[in-house]
This record gives sequence, structure tokens and C-alpha cells, in this order.
Amino acid sequence: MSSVQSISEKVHVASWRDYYEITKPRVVALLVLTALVGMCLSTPGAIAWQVLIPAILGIGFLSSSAAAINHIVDERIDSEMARTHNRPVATGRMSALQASVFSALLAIVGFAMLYALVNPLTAYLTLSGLVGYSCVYTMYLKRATPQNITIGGLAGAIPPLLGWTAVTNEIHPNALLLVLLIFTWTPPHFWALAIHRKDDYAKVNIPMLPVTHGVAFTKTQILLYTILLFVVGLLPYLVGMSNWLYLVGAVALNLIFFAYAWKLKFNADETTAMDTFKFSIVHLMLLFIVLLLDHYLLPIS
Ligand code: HEM
Ligand SMILES: CC(C)=CCC/C(C)=C/CC/C(C)=C/COP(=O)(O)OP(=O)(O)O
Repeated sequence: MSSVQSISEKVHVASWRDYYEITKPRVVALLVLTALVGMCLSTPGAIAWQVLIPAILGIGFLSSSAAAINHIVDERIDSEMARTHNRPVATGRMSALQASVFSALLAIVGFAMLYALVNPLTAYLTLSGLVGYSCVYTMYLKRATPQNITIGGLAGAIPPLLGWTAVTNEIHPNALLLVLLIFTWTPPHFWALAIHRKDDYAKVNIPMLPVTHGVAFTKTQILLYTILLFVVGLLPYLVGMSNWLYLVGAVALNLIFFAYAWKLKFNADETTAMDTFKFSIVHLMLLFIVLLLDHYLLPIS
């Protein structure tokens, strides 16, 4: 490291790129997509842009704020793990104060937009997602129990409900079904990565499942969750919320996810865990796109 670089790090020279990075933009993009699908599925009609735009921005801002808090709280462990050591707050390019001010601004603007331009129910539910992820999961569960991500996953699963309530101002069972889909998807999504990064988590004493219960047990759990996800994936069709197009898409995607999990359990090579993790992201994105296509191409009368 050059001396210029080390001096600039000490005075916390954060660029716009660092601010962007601490919002976890790709995670938030997928969260917002699931919220958008929740909005669209809540009504057969079109969504008024006066609701659509503040809802998407408000949910996006509060999720980004939560992601920034995660970077602040995890400064020490992030700086010690290979995957995260170069993060803006962990390296010191950005101070915790800078990140806190940025996060607070995002939270205030996001909450105000939802409260004033969407509805208070959506504002409070989104705030509960922020508290769930940044306080309950990051500050407590992550460090306390190997079931951290199964329970904490509820915060990341909530966006379809937020989209739904933004349009209808009510908590509908179908919206909860979309939440359940993401809730069931989260363990195989994360544990596949955790297997690959097991040594990182062990080094910083974070009790992720592969560290506490071993890789073989975690692989079994991943396989079982993909079976559960297959069953949960049938529900939108079975309750009459979605049509055959969704059913075909969900069955295909969930079978592929199961095949990855099977390979991971019984025939893994060194790339299988990361391949499974990467596929999980494509899987969720396509699943929600299929929900959307099904909703608009094959409307339920
Ligand atoms: C408690 C629940 C969850 C945990 C513990 C978790 C964990 C992780 C971790 C550790 C990464 C790697 C991040 C990195 O290396 O930068 C990741 C990536 C990702 N996650 Fe999750 N995740 C969760 C829920 C979700 C949810 C609900 C979504 C979206 C609906 C999501 C979408 C993504 C995406 C898109 C990436 C790729 C990010 C990138 O390439 O920059 N995750 N997740
Ligand atoms: C308002 C609302 C819906 C908030 C939810 C916000 C949100 C960003 C959820 C994503 C979950 C996630 C990426 C967890 C990983 O955290 P980690 O600390 O285990 O992963 P890391 O080591 O990569 O930081």
C-alpha cells in the first residue's frame, strides 16, 4: 500500500462508489423487484404511478439504509473476513459517522415518502423490515444462533407484502404466501455461500450452520429446504392466485434448485456450493418474473 493511500484512508476519503456499495445495491434491486411483484399481484388493474414511484423509492431507501447499518455494525468482522475485508467502512475509507449520517438520511426520506405518499401501514411495516435486518438479525441473531438466517430471513422476505400493502392498505393472505416463498428460499440461498465461506465465519466466531453443525449437516438442510420450497412454490397455483404459466415456471425452477442441492449433497466438487448460491439468485429473480408474466398474460377472472 502506498503512503498516499494509507493517509487518505485515515482521513476517510469516501467516494460516491463507497456510498453506493454500502447500500448492497444488487440485493436491494432484487428486494425491490419482489416488492414490485407484490404491488402488481395485489390488483388486476394498473398501479397508479403516484403510488408506484414513492413505494419503490421508499422501500428501496429503507432497505439501503438497513444495508448501510449492517456495514457499520459489522465493521470489525467484515474487516477480518476475506469476502468482506475491502468494504468501505471495514477498510476505513468511510467512517462509521459518515455511514450513519447517510443511513439516517435514507431512512428518514424513505419513511417520510412511504408515510406521506403511500400509507402509514406500509411505512411501519417497512421500518419493521429495517429494524428486523439491522437490529434483530445483524446485532443479535447473527452472533447468537446458527438459526440466525432462518429467523432473520423474515426481514428480507417482507418486500412483497410491502408492495401489496402499498396498493391495497391491507395484509392479504396471498401477500403472506409470497413472503413465505422468499422465507423458504433464504436458507438454501445463504447456507450454500456459508459452506464456501465456512472458514471466514469460523475465524470471526460467527455461528453459521456449517461452522456449528458441519458441512454435511448443512447440505442435508439445504436439500430439505429445496423440497419444502418445491411444495411452497405450488401454493400460489393451488390457492388460485396464479395460473399454469407460473406453475410450469415454479416447478421447473424448483426442480433445478433441487438438482443443485442434490449435487451439493451427493456429488459436489469445489465449485458446487458457489454454483448453488449463484443459481439461487437467478432462481428467485426468475420466479418473481414468472409470477408477473403469469399475472398479466393469463389474468384470473
Ligand atoms: C437473512 C437473509 C439473507 C442472508 C443471510 C443473505 C446473505 C447473503 C450474502 C452473505 C451474500 C453475499 C454478499 C456479498 O458477497 O457481497 C448475498 C448475496 C445476495 N443476496 Fe442474499 N441473503 C439474505 C436474503 C436475501 C434476500 C431476501 C434477497 C433478495 C430478495 C437476497 C439477494 C441477494 C443477492 C441479489 C445477492 C448478490 C449480491 C451481489 O452480487 O452483490 N438475499 N446474500
Ligand atoms: C426494509 C427491508 C426490507 C430491509 C431488509 C434489508 C436487506 C438489505 C436484507 C438483505 C439480507 C442480507 C443481504 C443479509 C446478509 O447479511 P449478512 O450480514 O449476513 O451478510 P454480509 O456478510 O454480506 O454483510
